[in-house]
Amino acid sequence: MSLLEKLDAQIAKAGGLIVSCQPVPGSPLDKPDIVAAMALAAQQAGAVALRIEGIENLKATHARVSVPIIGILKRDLPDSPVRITPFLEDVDALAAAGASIIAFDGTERERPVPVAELLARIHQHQLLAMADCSSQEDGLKCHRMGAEIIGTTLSGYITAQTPQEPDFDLVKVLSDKGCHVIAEGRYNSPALAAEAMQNGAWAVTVGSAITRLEHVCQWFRDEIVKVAK
Ligand SMILES: CC(=O)N[C@H](C=O)[C@@H](O)[C@H](O)[C@H](O)COP(=O)(O)O
Repeated sequence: MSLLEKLDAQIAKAGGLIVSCQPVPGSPLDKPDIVAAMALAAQQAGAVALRIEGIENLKATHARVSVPIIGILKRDLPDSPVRITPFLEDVDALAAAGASIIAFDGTERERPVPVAELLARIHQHQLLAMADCSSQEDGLKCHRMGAEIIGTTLSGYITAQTPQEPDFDLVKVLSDKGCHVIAEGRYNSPALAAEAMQNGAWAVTVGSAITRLEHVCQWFRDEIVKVAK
């Protein structure tokens, strides 16, 4: 059975919750041990996969969990807006650290390495490729090029304004076209995550609402402050 088939079976059995464990950079929680502990807790609570950023976090998490890990490396490049796994060496390092799935920026923006080369390198390692996309165009292009999984991760993040709601339409259109879609980005409540599944998502990744304590505190504070006398 291929990893995609195994994940399919697991999702059918346990539901399609994937937890992204990416602390706010510089947070007291931004430590490999803590990332790994959050990941293990998420696995114990039924997550079918995890999304982990950074080599040290990935190594620490891989040592503790048994579910597949979607590995990414984020970089701030001086000459490209592409941040998620931009280089072939990043793919190699993520593969060596224990990722089963490697996610990369699949948008049609100026980039140091073409999507085709990243895909080929991920497949050389015999891992699954997840393209983090922002639109129907880049999603379908990456799907045609051979990415096994298409994420809606970057919808709302390549324009000046990020909407509050997740992009259900993108989930639906890509699923209708036959992609394995991971809905990702602003699924901040169980109801929104369920709605992603109703729109055809194969799985849904939740990050901030589960693992970014500062964001969740801020959401609560904002609401309280609005009504405070
Ligand atoms: C746009 C971008 O760089 N997204 C990142 C991708 O890895 C993460 O910062 C998000 O936390 C992740 O996608 C999960 O989304 P949310 O935290 O909204 O549940």
